[in-house]
Amino acid sequence: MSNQDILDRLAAVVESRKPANGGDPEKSYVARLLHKGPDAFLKKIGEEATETVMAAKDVDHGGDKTKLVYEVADLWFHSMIALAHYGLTPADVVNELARREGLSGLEEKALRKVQERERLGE
Ligand SMILES: N=c1c2ncn([C@@H]3O[C@H](COP(=O)(O)OP(=O)(O)OP(=O)(O)O)[C@@H](O)[C@H]3O)c2ncn1[C@@H]1O[C@H](COP(=O)(O)O)[C@@H](O)[C@H]1O
Repeated sequence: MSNQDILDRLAAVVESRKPANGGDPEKSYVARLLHKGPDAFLKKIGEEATETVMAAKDVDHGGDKTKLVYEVADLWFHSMIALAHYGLTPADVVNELARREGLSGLEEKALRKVQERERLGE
């Protein structure tokens, strides 16, 4: 099995853990979070984002880069639970990144400001 497909495979597992699909909170971490509802997994996303920042700052001070990989994996994983809850898939995110491909963040920001000024009739 290729690692390329892991997001899709994981998304399928997360989907199977939804209460409507018989996910058992006693046996599955994902089912437990989905059963508890948005506050539970959104809180985890906040925690993992903070831990990602802390791990990156540790790398700046000579720390282990592996820790940063672990924290980003936790962040992606918990974000996938949120995506599934809201009826979205990793493909939606990948497609959005593909849509943005080649469009500089600076150009996009400038374009957004022009559009905002037009909207306000300036
Ligand atoms: N990729 C993951 C994965 N990454 C992280 N985690 C869990 O996410 C939690 C991360 O929380 P923390 O690091 O804050 O650790 P903690 O103190 O144990 O967490 P809390 O008690 O605060 O919830 C840990 O319990 C990890 O085991 C994951 N749990 C599951 N998966 C995948 O999801 C699949 C389904 O899992 P189950 O639903 O549990 O069968 C698994 O087969 C894996 O592929």
